[in-house]
Amino acid sequence: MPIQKICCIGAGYVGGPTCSVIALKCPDIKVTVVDKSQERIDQWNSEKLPIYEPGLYDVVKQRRGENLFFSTDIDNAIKEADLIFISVNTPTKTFGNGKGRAADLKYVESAARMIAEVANSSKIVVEKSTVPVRAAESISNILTANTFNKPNVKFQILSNPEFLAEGTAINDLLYADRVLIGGEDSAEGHAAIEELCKVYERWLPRKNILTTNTWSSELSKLAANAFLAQRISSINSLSAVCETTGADVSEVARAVGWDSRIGPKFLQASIGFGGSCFKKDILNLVYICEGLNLPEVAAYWQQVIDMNDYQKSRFSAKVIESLFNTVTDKRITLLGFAFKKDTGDTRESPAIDVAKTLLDEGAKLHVYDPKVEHSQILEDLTHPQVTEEPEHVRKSLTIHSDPYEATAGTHAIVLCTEWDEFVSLDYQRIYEGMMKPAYVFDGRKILDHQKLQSIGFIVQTIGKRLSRNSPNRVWGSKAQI
Ligand SMILES: NC(=O)C1=CN([C@@H]2O[C@H](COP(=O)(O)OP(=O)(O)OC[C@H]3O[C@@H](n4cnc5c(N)ncnc54)[C@H](O)[C@@H]3O)[C@@H](O)[C@H]2O)C=CC1
Ligand SMILES: O=C(O)[C@H]1O[C@H](OP(=O)(O)OP(=O)(O)OC[C@H]2O[C@@H](n3ccc(=O)[nH]c3=O)[C@H](O)[C@@H]2O)[C@H](O)[C@@H](O)[C@@H]1O
Repeated sequence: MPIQKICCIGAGYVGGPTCSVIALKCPDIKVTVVDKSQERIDQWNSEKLPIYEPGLYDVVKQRRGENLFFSTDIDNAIKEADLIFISVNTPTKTFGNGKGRAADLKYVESAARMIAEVANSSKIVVEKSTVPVRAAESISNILTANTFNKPNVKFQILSNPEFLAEGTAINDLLYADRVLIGGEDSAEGHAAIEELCKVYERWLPRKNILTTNTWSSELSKLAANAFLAQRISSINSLSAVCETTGADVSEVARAVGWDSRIGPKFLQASIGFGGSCFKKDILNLVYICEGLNLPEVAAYWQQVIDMNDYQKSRFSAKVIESLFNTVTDKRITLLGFAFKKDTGDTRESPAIDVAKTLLDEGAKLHVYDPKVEHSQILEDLTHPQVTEEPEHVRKSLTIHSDPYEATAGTHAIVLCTEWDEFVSLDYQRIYEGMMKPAYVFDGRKILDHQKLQSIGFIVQTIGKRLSRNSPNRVWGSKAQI
């Protein structure tokens, strides 16, 4: 029988948008997204969704209350579903064996245990969360070991990793260039794969759906994120070479990416990649390789993270060096705090690292981001992993709702997120209100540097030495970019 009811455990950045699009495209399927957090569910049921994602509210509004439901009644949603997505978070472990590297599967395990406890009919259980290779085996073991007294209840476990990126999630889901489904190589496994294929085929061509064995699917997700992050680390490594040789990293990226074997995407040099997944998934891959006694492979992927850390600290160091090697009591403005544009998400945002370094150096930090909640910025910067002195941070930090207020009287602007609105700000007005010399550090390479220089700014950016800086510039000895 075709899938009639879907339950999704985890109403986060993946579960919410994915199931909203399924509900949109499959109006005859009842889709219930459940979460243990009442607050999150209340937000999904309100006008202000818990996540900012362009186009998401329109989709939710169309289907909510029709065939799309958000609820904390997890048991009931599991009971009635034919197919259950597990879309819970899989963060890096913070203690115990594998601390700081392995994926913490406690939420996946608890979801599997809930399913086993309440299911009274057979289900297709789909790993949507990003998990280590062979996690499906653990899920299967938990499910079968805990349903030995329910002989009629059978489970098929599929791996269906998600490839959406934040900020473009709705488009990524509506026009996915590939959907990956892994399953058991058996008649039952193939039948389960087919059922899930039929859901996606409601709006995607069959040729975009790739089916594999379970372990290939699980590993492919980690590999895809590792490859994407590797490209960013590769171009960022070259940005350092550009800054000292006169090459321009954008021109290099264009020339390299012009080769159709390489391609142009994901070659934008930056202050480093952020987001909840790249670092976590590569650490997970590194941990798996170490566990398999493959230290060379582990070291290879670890280098992608090391290069990213280097890029973030290199950028912060340049800011400080350029400002006469001291930012103590200087007003510095961070434009952008989200890990990329078009999202309010700050998880692993490179802006946090930059802010931390500047605060540690005694700067008076002013922050403006168009979408990140003020409380989130404060939480991130007073987190015990970021500072041992939250009081100092509170005193040194001002969060603004207006970019012109944020930049008034500041010594330097440090652009951390590539929000479109930063390109069209009135920089003449900003310059007039700033301390002189007025600095702009463009960590995303999005501004019109020539124009800024002609206004009078001293401009520095990633991967390019700007030759025509203001005549009254004073460079730090090693900071010439
Ligand atoms: N954020 C992203 O853009 C992408 C994330 N992923 C992967 O998808 C998974 C989910 O990521 P996000 O949606 O970002 O996480 P998230 O943290 O936004 O959402 C996870 C949700 O699961 C809920 N939850 C945890 N355990 C639960 C349980 N036992 N019962 C009910 N609810 C429970 C949490 O309360 C939370 O609301 C992760 O494995 C991540 O690696 C994959 C592709 C993209
Ligand atoms: O597993 C996941 O969570 C997701 O991770 C990434 O998506 P996301 O982290 O949302 O955003 P990206 O667009 O990949 O950007 C990640 C980081 O890299 C940076 N980046 C991206 C591209 C680039 O050329 N340069 C660059 O510095 C971004 O600014 C951002 O900080 C992947 O793109 C998704 O396919 C994947 O599903």
